[in-house]
Amino acid sequence: MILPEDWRPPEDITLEPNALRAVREPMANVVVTAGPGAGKTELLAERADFLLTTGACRYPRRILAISFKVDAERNIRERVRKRCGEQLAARFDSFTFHAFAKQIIDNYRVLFTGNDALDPDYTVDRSDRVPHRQITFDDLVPLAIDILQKSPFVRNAIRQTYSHVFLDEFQDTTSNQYSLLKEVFIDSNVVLTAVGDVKQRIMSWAGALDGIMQTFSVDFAAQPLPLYQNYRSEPVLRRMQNRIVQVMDPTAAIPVAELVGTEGSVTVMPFTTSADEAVGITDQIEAWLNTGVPASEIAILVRQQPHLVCELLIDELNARGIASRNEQLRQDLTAEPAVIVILDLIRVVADDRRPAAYARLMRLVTRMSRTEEMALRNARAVSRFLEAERETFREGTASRSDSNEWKKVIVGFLRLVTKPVMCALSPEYQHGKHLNQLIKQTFDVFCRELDKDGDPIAALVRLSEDEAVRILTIHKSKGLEFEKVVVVGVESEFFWAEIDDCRAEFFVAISRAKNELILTCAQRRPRPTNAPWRWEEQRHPMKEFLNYAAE
Ligand SMILES: Nc1ncnc2c1ncn2[C@@H]1O[C@H](COP(=O)(O)OP(=O)(O)OP(=O)(O)O)[C@@H](O)[C@H]1O
Repeated sequence: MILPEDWRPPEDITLEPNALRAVREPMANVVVTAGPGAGKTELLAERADFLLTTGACRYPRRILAISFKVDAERNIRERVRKRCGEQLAARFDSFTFHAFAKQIIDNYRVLFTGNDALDPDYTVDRSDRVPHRQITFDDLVPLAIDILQKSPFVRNAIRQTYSHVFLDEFQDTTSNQYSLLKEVFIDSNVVLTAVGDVKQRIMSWAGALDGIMQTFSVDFAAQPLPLYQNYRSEPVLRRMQNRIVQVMDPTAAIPVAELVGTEGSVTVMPFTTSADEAVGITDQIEAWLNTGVPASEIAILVRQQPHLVCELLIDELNARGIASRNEQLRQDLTAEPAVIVILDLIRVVADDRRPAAYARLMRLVTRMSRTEEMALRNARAVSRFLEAERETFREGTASRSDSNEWKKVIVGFLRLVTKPVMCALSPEYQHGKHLNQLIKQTFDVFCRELDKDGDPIAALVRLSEDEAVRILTIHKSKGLEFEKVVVVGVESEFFWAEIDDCRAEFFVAISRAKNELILTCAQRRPRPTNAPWRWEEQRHPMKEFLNYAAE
């Protein structure tokens, strides 16, 4: 335990005065507002470290962090673990809003009776509801609110568990989510820290509340603390961001004199057709890769339907042997521990030079063993299984391009490691069929990739976050950052919604770049195969957005 006055951030992190106040704040709720790259997520990780290492979050109470996406939730959990070690980080619970609501439902489901009763192994589906057996994702938050309203005991139990609550990307909180927060934490001793950026509010179509930061500040008597730095982007990029901020929120713009420097670059690339664009972008990506930029530091962002918009680009990248990963295996899915296990399994069987994946599998099979002897026995059994499966592929008894053979490998492995071991990977696997659904989804996306060229290793590379250029929607890119960002199709046919919303989305896209940003547009985009919706072939550049690039 260290004294609060002795706590320091790590050497590579300098906290500006308001950030330091937010990190050390003992009693008051605060709402931190800041632009992209200001270190809002980092601040939460530092605050977790401060609260846990100084004992301001007193044992056995815990910290609850609520984020919007699984990716963001994983990001902050990892930062905290790195910062204060496994033992203290065990008292840091990081959830998405949906997962938090589901936890409440799982724990207090018995409060629903009669027609409302939910089976212990109920499932959650995108759209279909089945009485007692299945609810939808949209039901999760309202049902949790229902439980809280039925029983003050539940509210008290949560307040007893958590002394501090963090709210990341708070600008996109919807009215239901805010009601849930109020239901649990208003007028309590729990200390809340919210961080967000109103200029990055991109969920208004999904009901994100206008003016939520101010509403929170009033309802929870939260002290507003603005931050001014940007630790992510080079000066040329920051000047472009600042030009948009001058339009979106002039009071938040930084005096131009403070944004000096020539580092970084922004380039507009206009093309005649999307085919030319595919070649132009691939040339650029190839050049980046040749100078040692890791593929995982390159992102291609589009407003919608990446698999259609980037159809030609993906073909061109494939033709030049550059792995790209689009959203077939959704970001949310790759963050799932069960999915990581399945992909590791395929990796180890398909390719014998995978020590890290092999070590992860061994840790999995030994960690539930009660004695050392058992752990050794389990490890040996799995090791024998993996070797035998490799052998069947090596000898050609089984074909590496046959998805049925891979199904047998997965089934055999799961039988060996047993269900309780897999269920222990995440609290969300304890109830319902979620785990089975995830395994099936993983198998399906792997098979889709395998079908492309019959090579399991190439399929894994395309699915891996580390080894492939990422193609994602602007929405999915929220909270992430990359050295190089290409925003494809800055055209009015893609940015067709209300201009303020489009501008906020464009702002999120360009502010993901640390060092280099490329904006493309094409005059003609022939209709991609299987485009299910209206598709304009003739295109028009989004002049306002492209003009922000000009110094
Ligand atoms: N105080 C700091 N000193 C140095 N580097 C920092 C600091 N805070 C954050 N960083 C680094 O700057 C980058 C951006 O930080 P972070 O992701 O926390 O910003 P953010 O405000 O959450 O961004 P956004 O809202 O755009 O997603 C990260 O690479 C992070 O490690």
